[in-house]
Amino acid sequence: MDSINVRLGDLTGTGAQWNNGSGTDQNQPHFAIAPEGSTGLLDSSYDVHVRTSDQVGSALSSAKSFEELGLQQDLLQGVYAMGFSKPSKIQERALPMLLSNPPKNMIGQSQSGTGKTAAFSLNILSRVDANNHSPQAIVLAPSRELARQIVDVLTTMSKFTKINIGMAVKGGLHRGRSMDEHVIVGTPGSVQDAIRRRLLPTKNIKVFVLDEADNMLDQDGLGDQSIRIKGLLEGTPQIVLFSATFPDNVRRFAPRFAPDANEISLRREELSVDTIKQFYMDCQSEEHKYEVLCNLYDILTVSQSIIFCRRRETADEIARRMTEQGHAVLSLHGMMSPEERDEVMDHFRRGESKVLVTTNVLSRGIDIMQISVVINYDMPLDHRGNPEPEAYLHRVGRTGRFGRTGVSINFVHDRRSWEHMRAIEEHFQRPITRVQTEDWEQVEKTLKSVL
Ligand SMILES: Nc1ncnc2c1ncn2[C@@H]1O[C@H](COP(=O)(O)OP(=O)(O)OP(=O)(O)O)[C@@H](O)[C@H]1O
Repeated sequence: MDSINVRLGDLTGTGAQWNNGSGTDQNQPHFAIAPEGSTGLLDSSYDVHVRTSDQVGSALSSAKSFEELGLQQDLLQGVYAMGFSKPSKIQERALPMLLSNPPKNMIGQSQSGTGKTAAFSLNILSRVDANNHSPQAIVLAPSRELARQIVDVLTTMSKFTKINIGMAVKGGLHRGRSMDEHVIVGTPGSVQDAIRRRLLPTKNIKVFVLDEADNMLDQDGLGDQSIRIKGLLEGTPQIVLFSATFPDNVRRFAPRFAPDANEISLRREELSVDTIKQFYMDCQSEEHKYEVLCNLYDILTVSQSIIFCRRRETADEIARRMTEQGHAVLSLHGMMSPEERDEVMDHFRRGESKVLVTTNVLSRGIDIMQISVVINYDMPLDHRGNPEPEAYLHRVGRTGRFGRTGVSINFVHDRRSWEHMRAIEEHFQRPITRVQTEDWEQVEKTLKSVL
């Protein structure tokens, strides 16, 4: 049984408009939420562990319908137009806390593909005043592709409102025009640049969201920029951190970035999405990996798939060779121009190409329901050459979205790569099963049985 741990800050005096759940006995597991019904979300029930930091008899509330949240009618219309009939687990738990008044910070964790974007988007759109034509919320994402996707979600969700959504990504700040959209989504470098050049006024910012927050706060990554941006904001906005993963070092730091936050967290063993079946294939050498890949694509008839490599050159090389062999393949990585990246992504989203070969740049957040297979051509390693479980989880999470089935296949070709894979398997406590590469009829049978 999976569990979500919910840690509440002070929820007293909230202006919340939903039904309160049962009273809580601090520090103890309390009750299980009934399994999700018709949405097809993960078919498991969740133990909910509740802790309050301040021992102020807080009441845990849970929204079983969007109506209970007291959202404005035009926003509710947007939610239903997206085809959402009821909140997902994370939305059920997070939205009441996010929407409570006075606003509280939040550190929220749930598995990949479970609806975190809609959770923070609904909070933003509920708090924005459409009559005030200035930026009131900023969302940071680690890649331009994810920023564009979040813009799309916010735009669709707000289509019956008068709220406008703007984007701050490389090549997107138009000739020094000051941004007056209500919500700005961007990558850290461009957002920082826009604020410094006084193109993005921050005096009315009420919500500051870091999507993929562990990545955005990582001191080896985008941490410095995120911290600087926070320092450039006037006032004290509600800070919202969301991710599927929060490694220990980031979890320790996160409360300093988002003080006194309500928290929803998962244990490491609960992070894997069980509808994603994980396999590995033994390859004899680096070159043999390519041969195995081609054999695999001769038998795979899946709708779309994504192949992750460590190096950009490998991604280009695989895409080139597979294209020569007649497959509809594209590559995407950080050495390409923004225009090229947008074009490739749009092409892939429209399903005009079936295979996307990429690097970790696309490991997080990208939501394409048709992706049913993820291949780790190279196991994910950090810059010290150690296996990186978080990157693995995010990569694999590009399939199996919102309760769908998916398959991940890891290529290992020597002792080191095998050990890296085993370390990741050990980390998440989920089996990665061998599919042998000698009998392709058997491989086909195995994969067909799970896809
Ligand atoms: N309440 C809902 N009902 C039906 N579908 C939903 C609901 N909420 C979200 N979805 C859909 O679920 C999919 C996954 O959502 P989303 O991209 O927000 O996941 P996520 O938790 O942010 O994943 P990741 O950790 O990979 O970033 C999206 O296609 C979204 O439209």
